[in-house]
Amino acid sequence: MEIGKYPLIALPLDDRDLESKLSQAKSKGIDLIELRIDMFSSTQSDYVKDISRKVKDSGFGIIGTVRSVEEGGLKDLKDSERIELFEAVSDYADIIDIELRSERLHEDLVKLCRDKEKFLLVSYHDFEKTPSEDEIQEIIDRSSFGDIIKFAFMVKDVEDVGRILSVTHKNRDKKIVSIGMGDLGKITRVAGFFFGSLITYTYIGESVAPGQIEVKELIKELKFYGLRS
Ligand SMILES: O=C1C[C@@](O)(C(=O)O)C[C@@H](O)[C@@H]1O
Repeated sequence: MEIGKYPLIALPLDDRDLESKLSQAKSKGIDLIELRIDMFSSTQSDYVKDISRKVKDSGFGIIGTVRSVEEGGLKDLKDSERIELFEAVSDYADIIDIELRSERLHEDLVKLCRDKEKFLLVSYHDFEKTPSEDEIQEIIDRSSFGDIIKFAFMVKDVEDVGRILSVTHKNRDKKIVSIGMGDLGKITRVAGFFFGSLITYTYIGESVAPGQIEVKELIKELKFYGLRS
């Protein structure tokens, strides 16, 4: 999986209607499936491996995510359970997503990604606000132990959009994924690519986060701006 070569589109999925969603994702040109394991009907390791294998065999890159409940995850899992699930998905994933705030898991996941030669994506979400530029830069600096740094902030006004895109551009030497959430943040999910963001997240059917752009509309906009042929 080439990260940073061209704009990547990620589709967060749970385990419902998987065949149909994968078929639609393939026809739409989705690059990455984010397995939101916290949203699965079962968090048994063997089940997660089966789902991961199906997605891998369908030819997608995979982001393995077991989102903490503090940052929007649907299941309140113990650290040991989360680590077991990351280990289960790691044989199939290209990228493992862990929150900057989940500090107790960092050492294990850094080792897991190093041993299995996977990208570690360190993510940070604020569903209330967009921090100041200095605060965003501090989040980026603290996330620098990861291969990819992602932040998703709730956007309240146009100044928030400007800050997100400006900080993204100032850090374009790193592998950055920046997202403005909410209706006012939608523009960042396309424009972010021009400022150095590497991945945008979309949806088919139901969105999983505020301000996501549905895949057909997203592809249309990416094509309009010359980001997709
Ligand atoms: O962190 C992100 C970004 C996201 O929250 C979004 O705003 O599209 C969707 C999540 O599934 C993903 O893990």
